Amino acid sequence: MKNTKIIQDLEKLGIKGNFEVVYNPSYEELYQAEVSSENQGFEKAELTESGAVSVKTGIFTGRSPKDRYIVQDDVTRDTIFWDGKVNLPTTAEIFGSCKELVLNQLAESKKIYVVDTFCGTNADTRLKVRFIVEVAWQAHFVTNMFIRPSHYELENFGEPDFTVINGSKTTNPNWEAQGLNSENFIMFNLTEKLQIIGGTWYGGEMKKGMFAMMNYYLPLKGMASMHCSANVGEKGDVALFFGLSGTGKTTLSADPKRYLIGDDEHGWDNNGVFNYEGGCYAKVIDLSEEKEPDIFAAIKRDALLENVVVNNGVADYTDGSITENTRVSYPIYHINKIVLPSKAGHAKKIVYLSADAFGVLPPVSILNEDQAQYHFLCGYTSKLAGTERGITEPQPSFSPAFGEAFLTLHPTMYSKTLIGKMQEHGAKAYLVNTGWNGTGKRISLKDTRAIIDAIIDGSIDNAPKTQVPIMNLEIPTELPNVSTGILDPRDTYENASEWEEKAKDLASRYIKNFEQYCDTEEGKKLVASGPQLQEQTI
Ligand SMILES: Nc1ncnc2c1ncn2[C@@H]1O[C@H](COP(=O)(O)OP(=O)(O)O)[C@@H](O)[C@H]1O
Ligand SMILES: C=C(OP(=O)(O)O)C(=O)O
Ligand SMILES: [Mn+2]
Repeated sequence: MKNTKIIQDLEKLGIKGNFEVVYNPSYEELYQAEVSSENQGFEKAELTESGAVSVKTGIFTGRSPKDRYIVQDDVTRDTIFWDGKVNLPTTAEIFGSCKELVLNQLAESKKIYVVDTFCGTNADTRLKVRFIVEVAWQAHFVTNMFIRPSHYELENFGEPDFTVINGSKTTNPNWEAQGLNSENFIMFNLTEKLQIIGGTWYGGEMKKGMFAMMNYYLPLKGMASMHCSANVGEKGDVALFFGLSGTGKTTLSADPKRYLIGDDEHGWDNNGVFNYEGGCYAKVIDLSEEKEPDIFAAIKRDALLENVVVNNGVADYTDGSITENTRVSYPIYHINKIVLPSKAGHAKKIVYLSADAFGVLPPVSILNEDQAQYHFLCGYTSKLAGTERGITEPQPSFSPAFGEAFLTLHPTMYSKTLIGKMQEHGAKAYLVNTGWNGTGKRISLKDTRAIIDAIIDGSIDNAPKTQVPIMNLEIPTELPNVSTGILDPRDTYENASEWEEKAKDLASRYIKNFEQYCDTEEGKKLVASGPQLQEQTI
């Protein structure tokens, strides 16, 4: 696209100034800009030994849910799920005043990066997203994470469906009078098809911001929109891995035996499962070549490390002194085994990943249809340190659809669309605990990988099974290559009564949490498939 057209577009948005416009820079241009000696403060990037560039994201090293707002107007009033927690309402006026701040910030820049991308693999459902940023590494981040249009597609890009204007260097001085949470803001206006950002430099707001928009548009068209990773085997068998941050979506979907579709955000339409993104965003805390060879190898030229401690050009993945949420983003083709375009057929295996900090959930449970719905609506897990501001140790939480923070519609919209697809295609669901057990340690990655293998090759379905009381879950008692004595969580405690006590506590949390879905007959019916405090008589 011609720069004159881009400048006109910026003017239409209200961004006018003496800046140079850089349109869809190449990786080489991004690199030169990132390491330029003119950079100040958090703009600065550093080359590391692997070839990847490393940056610090500033005060924010994770998302900031309390500063995230959606304009409540005629478009959103009756569609957005105004739960008072995830989707905080704001007015068009307040949005307008924050937008003004962002526009003024960018007008002062020397350089503005405009990056046109796609969110969504399929032409009929993707959003054409335009990012307008002034920090080179932010342009790099979105280039890594979103789908990079071909030259032809860029020539014919046309009008964006959504625009993200990132004014991370500015903050809002009027926040108190406006009744906002702080001087920082992440705001969406669906009428203007605009996201604006101030105060936080963290790239996750742009990535998960557009995910939240896909979570709005796709279910309204009857498609499943999912916070999950996805991969596909030689035979075309697709598996999905749902889970909150840190539960293992990225790690477990990078499986040398299978082809990666994507590590975090997917849709499921009449043709199958498709990725929203063009890259991966992996945690690198304690990363080792031995345990996670694919991710380790993906950290090379064009990858972007965040908040990792670097000593003399060498990244130290063991150092969490900046944050536990150290990250790397890279284009998806840094993983060797991928499918491109990032899509495949219908999913047959659905895995719910839960990192249980209580040590109660079995490492794997086989769910029936009702349980598949029940546990999807519950989304029980622990929030792990780092990805969200203020979370410093594992905190039990119920996150519907394993992605509450990104749901723009009522949770049942996501369960209905997903369960509908699962029934249509005979997909089976499993609940996998990637967290703790009675030993006080996290279940090993090696055991979890062997469990996933057994789910995918079907051996779990033929394994001997038993029923875990209270949690009301069916488990296998033996699986190939899985350590003995871990499959029944009661066996990992010195005294099974310790487990029982914790299980009762967790069960009562499940029961209490589920009350919100009991105002419909459909919801009430599911209660019997969840944890039980009384012995079941049937
Ligand atoms: N049993 C396990 N299963 C999965 N991940 C584990 C396990 N034990 C430890 N981990 C670690 O937990 C983290 C999972 O993070 P990640 O895969 O990035 O999660 P997500 O993509 O769901 O946010 C990784 O750092 C991984 O090494
Ligand atoms: C980037 C994020 O995703 P995840 O931790 O699930 O990879 C996030 O939640 O901000
Ligand atoms: Mn991930």
